Amino acid sequence: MSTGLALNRCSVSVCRTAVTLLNRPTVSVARSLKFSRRLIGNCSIAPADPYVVADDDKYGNKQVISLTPRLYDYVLSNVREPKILRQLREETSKMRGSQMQVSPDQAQLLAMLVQMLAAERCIEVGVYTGYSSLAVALVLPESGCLVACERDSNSLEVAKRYYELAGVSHKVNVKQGLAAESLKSMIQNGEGASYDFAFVDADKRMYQDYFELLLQLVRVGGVIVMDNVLWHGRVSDPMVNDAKTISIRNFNKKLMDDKRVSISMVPIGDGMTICRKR
Ligand SMILES: C[S@@+](CC[C@H](N)C(=O)[O-])C[C@H]1O[C@@H](n2cnc3c(N)ncnc32)[C@H](O)[C@@H]1O
Repeated sequence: MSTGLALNRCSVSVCRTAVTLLNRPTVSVARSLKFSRRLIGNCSIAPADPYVVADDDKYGNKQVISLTPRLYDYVLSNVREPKILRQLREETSKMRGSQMQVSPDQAQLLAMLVQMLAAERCIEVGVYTGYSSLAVALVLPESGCLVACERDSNSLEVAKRYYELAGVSHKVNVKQGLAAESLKSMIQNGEGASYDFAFVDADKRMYQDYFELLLQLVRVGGVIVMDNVLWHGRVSDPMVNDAKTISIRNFNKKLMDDKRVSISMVPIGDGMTICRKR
C-alpha cells in the first residue's frame, strides 16, 4: 500500500520536472524531449502536486516539498503576523516596488533567528518601506538597536512612520545613503565584531561587498542572512547570464568554499542563505 503511494508520488514529481522543463524556453530541446518521451503515459496525476525529486539518483529519490499556490496559502495562514506588520504590508502592496518586500513567512523566520540569538545589535541593508526591519525591531529588547541602511528617502518615510506607530523607533537607527558607505563608516567608528545579526536585501551586484563588510561588523557566532539567493530560479539555469544572476550565482559559489562561515541555503521566499560566523 505505502509502496504504491510512494511510487505514485514519485511519478508525479517526475511529471512536474518534465512539465517545468518543457515550459522553459532556455533548457536544451534534446533534454526536454528525452524527458517528455520517458514520461508520457506515466503522468496520471495533475502536475500541481507539491513534490520534487532531485534528478541525481544519488539523493535516493528523496521527495521534497515544492509549494503550489494552495499550499503556500496554507503556509501563510500559519504565520503569526503582528497586526502592525499586516497594516504595513497592505499599505506597501499599493506602492511601486511592493514585490521587493519579504514575505510574512520570511519575516517570521528573521524574527525567530533574532530571538534565538538573543540579538541586541542588528543591521539591515535594504529597508524599502520597513517590513523586514520592523519584524526584527519588534522582537528586539528595549535596549536593542537595529541599524537600517536605505538610500531611498520616499520608502524610508513609510518605514519611519511605521517604526513610530509600532513604538519601536527608539530601537532603529536609520542610515540614509549608500549602504556600503554606511557599513564602512561603522567599521571606521570601531564597531567591528559588535553586531549579532545582519540581513542583506539590497542591490544584488553588491552582495559580496556587503558580505565582506558585515563579516567585519558581526561577532563570532553572529548571523548574516542573504536574501534572493535563488533569484527567481535563474541561478540554476545556465542559459540565464544577466549581470544580477551572475553576481548571485558567483556569490553562492564562493560562499560554498568560505570557511569563515557555516551556511544553510533555505528555499523560503526567493531563497535565503543563513550564514553563521565561525
Ligand atoms: C528588496 S528591497 C528591500 C525590502 C525590505 N527588506 C522589505 O522586506 O521590505 C531593496 C531596497 O534596497 C535599497 N537599495 C538598493 N541599493 C542600495 C544601496 N546601494 N544602498 C542603500 N539602499 C539600497 C532599495 O532602495 C530598496 O528599497
